[in-house]
Amino acid sequence: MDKDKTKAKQRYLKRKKERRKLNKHKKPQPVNQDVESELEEEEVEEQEPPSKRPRVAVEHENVPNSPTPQPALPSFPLPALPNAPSKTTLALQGLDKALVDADIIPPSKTLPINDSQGLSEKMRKRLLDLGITELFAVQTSLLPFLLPSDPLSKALYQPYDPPRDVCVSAPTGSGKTLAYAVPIVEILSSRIVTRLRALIVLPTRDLVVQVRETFEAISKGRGLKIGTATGQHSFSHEQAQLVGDHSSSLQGGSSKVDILICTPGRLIDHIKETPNFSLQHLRFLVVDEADRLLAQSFQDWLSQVLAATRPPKHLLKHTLEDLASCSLSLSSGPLDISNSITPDALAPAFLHLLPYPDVPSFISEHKEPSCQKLLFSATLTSDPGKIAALELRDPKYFVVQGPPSGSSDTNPEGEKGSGSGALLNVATEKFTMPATLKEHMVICSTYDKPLVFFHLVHSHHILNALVFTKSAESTNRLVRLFEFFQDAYHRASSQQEGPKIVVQAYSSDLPPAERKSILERFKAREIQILVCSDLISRGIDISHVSHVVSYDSPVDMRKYVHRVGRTARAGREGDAWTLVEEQEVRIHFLRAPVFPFFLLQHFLFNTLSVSRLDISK
Ligand SMILES: Nc1ncnc2c1ncn2[C@@H]1O[C@H](COP(=O)(O)OP(=O)(O)OP(=O)(O)O)[C@@H](O)[C@H]1O
Repeated sequence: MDKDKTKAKQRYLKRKKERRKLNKHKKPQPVNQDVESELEEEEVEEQEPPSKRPRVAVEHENVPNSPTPQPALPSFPLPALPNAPSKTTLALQGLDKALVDADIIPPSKTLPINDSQGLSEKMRKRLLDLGITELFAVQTSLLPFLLPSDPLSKALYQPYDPPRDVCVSAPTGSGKTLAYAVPIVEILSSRIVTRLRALIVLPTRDLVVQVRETFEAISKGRGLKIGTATGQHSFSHEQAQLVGDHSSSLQGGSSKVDILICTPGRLIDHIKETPNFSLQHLRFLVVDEADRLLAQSFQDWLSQVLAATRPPKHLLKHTLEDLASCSLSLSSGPLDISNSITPDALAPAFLHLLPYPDVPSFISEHKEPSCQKLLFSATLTSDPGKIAALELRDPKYFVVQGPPSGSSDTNPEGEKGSGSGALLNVATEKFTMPATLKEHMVICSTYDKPLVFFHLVHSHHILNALVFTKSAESTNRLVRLFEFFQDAYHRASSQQEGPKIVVQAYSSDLPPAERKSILERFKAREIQILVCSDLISRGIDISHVSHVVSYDSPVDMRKYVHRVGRTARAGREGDAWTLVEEQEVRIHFLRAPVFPFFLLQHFLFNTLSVSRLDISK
């Protein structure tokens, strides 16, 4: 045994020597740690004589013929990674908490006017007179929130418990205007003195006119005064319409209107330059088409408006010494009252501006402005950065979301449309289309496009239509081409083809008065096809529009949603046609994700009608 041991040792030493020799001639190489440890292990194995092996192994070796097999050692479960979070969870990460807690409202939810809580008898009657017999989905949720039964929540000033702000995302034509107009009229009707208490900001003049009509219709007989500021009239004319007293310096402001509907540009002009124009009494600040207005940085309008609703930061604190000096001056002569103000002219949050001392108190009496911000859009942004700019106060979200047409109420991950699936749609900016809208896409060559359009108008009886082009210039060109084809068509056809279709261009190139008259003629159905730029792609509500044609495909999905939303409003049927040039499809498929890739995706995912038209054959 000893002999064997010595031999093994000798063999081992010999091999070690040889290896050392070899290593000397080898270039030093970066040693892979695994290889190194392998060698070490080998060496250890060789160095260790059999007698020094672990006892357990020896014991096993000693019982090779054991009749009972050794029980396997208990094994621990292998470490495993937790399941990857779902797409929904990932998409919802980083979203505003308020958005995650949104109220999801199915579009089919309606409520008869007579069953709706919180509406006054006067309002109920007025709505019924206007032919409104039931509340639409967005209204069923928003009215109870803005008009709770608690009378304190309807107060014009709530300095100690200010109301929560509201964000609403609901499809086009779903009745968002009434959803804010009704509560505003209901709450402001309790006012005694006229002050500017509701401000509605809209992106275009046409929308200002439309929203004013809605307010006038529902506030009839309530004594509320409604004004507009859009720059359509001279600045001094607007000033005279809005403010009663221009000469005195009134810290509480002066207003001839209770509700002001305006565009942001003119609003900023009045904030800066109209004496006694004040936003301190605002109870409501509505930003309609919010995503569009938030994208508009005109004169940094939003921060200026928000600043005007708050008391100035550099507080003019009056002390008891001031009061003492005041009484001293009173004893020594007449008090200067040129700057004195009527106390009730100041909103509670601004009362510290009065030249009276702050009386020390044990109770914290911090007063907040009572302005409640209401944001609306069919394509509301979920970008927390943009929303942060609004400085919302504990916002409450309402999202009107339904399942995509022709599918069950599930998203691609199998989640229900009324819940996280609906939120996923908001987070990924997949917008809900009106359920009554039929969408079609036609792919054609660039050269054929005018003829394809002419063909569509005749083959699908496209009348009472809005046709969108990419620019004011293209509107004029398309109208001329259409008239040219129509003349040729009528000359060529042997029989009488009926009256010609009246086509008219409508764009920002036209003076406001002409635009107004064109819209009125279209509303009166004297014009059958209105070819327009994106100027009226948002918000415009013309009930008889049965077709929308995107002659030039829109530049993004938001534009598409608003364009097609000019039809299929308030539960009516409507058709939307989009012409896409072959080259656009080809280029954009290759260079995804560029628009109209998203549009194609939208059509393909929702299995909407896509056809290719080659009228040259
Ligand atoms: N409860 C209702 N019953 C009947 N019609 C209604 C009701 N609410 C609103 N409408 C009508 O529906 C149409 C669309 O409303 P509105 O213009 O407010 O839509 P919207 O949601 O603001 O659309 P957009 O996003 O395109 O601006 C209007 O003609 C309006 O009078």
